[in-house]
Amino acid sequence: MSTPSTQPLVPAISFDNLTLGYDRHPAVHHITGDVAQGVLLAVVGSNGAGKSTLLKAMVGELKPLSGRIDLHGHRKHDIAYLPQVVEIDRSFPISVFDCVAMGLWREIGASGGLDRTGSERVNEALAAVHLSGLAGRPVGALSGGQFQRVLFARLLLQDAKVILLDEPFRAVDARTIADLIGLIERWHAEGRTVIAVLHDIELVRRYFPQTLLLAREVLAWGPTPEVLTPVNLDLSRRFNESYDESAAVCEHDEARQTA
Ligand SMILES: Nc1ncnc2c1ncn2[C@@H]1O[C@H](COP(=O)(O)OP(=O)(O)OP(=O)(O)O)[C@@H](O)[C@H]1O
Repeated sequence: MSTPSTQPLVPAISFDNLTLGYDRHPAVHHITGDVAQGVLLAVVGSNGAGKSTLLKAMVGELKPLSGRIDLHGHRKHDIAYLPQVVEIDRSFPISVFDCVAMGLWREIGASGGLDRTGSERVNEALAAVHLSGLAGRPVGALSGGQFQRVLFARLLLQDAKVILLDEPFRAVDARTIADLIGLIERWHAEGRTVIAVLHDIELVRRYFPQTLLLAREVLAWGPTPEVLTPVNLDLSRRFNESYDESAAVCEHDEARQTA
């Protein structure tokens, strides 16, 4: 196992011997390391490797079984989180415009309406994702790719320091991926910390300088070319195939020590 091989300048998020799981069953073990501020980090691993679990823990949806996460002073609203699109309920009768405007929620609050500047910013965000023509359409009547653009437009307005994206390119076409990658690069250039769960290894190699390879534990973490080696990718596949789903907390570690 390797740890981050570049010296992080300032940590945005740190993991200290972090173990996460559900109903006391571990899903991810003993993660230690720093996510540097401003990094563009891909989280990669097979199905069930614990990628979504790690993101959920970073936004406080899941409490650690042991160890801790240090957000280094980032508050809840400093972290924007885009869950997997399958987890988002689209039956709610809301227009594309209003859905994107929710990105300004923190600024306008529960009582305030949207003033002219706010409306202009929503329109600019819609233009940035090439959806200006669909502002009045209900979100339930969008294609998967169009809806993902809406979610990115909302993120644009959230103005978060840390952006967590869980499989943002699932079931979207190449053109949409290219547009959304453009937004991610813009966030990176603005110094935001972006962490994305991805399955497309070639896309990771091309656009993400840093990678965290997970297989229930950290297999490798550092510069993408050093992490996504054939040996590490093979290890990732094999580790998941041999994993015991019913292991209790730390039985896994005991098994490894006696092996
Ligand atoms: N709500 C839950 N309750 C119980 N177990 C869960 C829950 N969510 C995830 N798990 C388990 O935790 C482990 C890690 O799941 P997770 O969703 O983090 O994996 P992943 O790497 O994101 O996978 P995928 O690529 O398939 O999305 C899996 O064994 C999964 O079955």
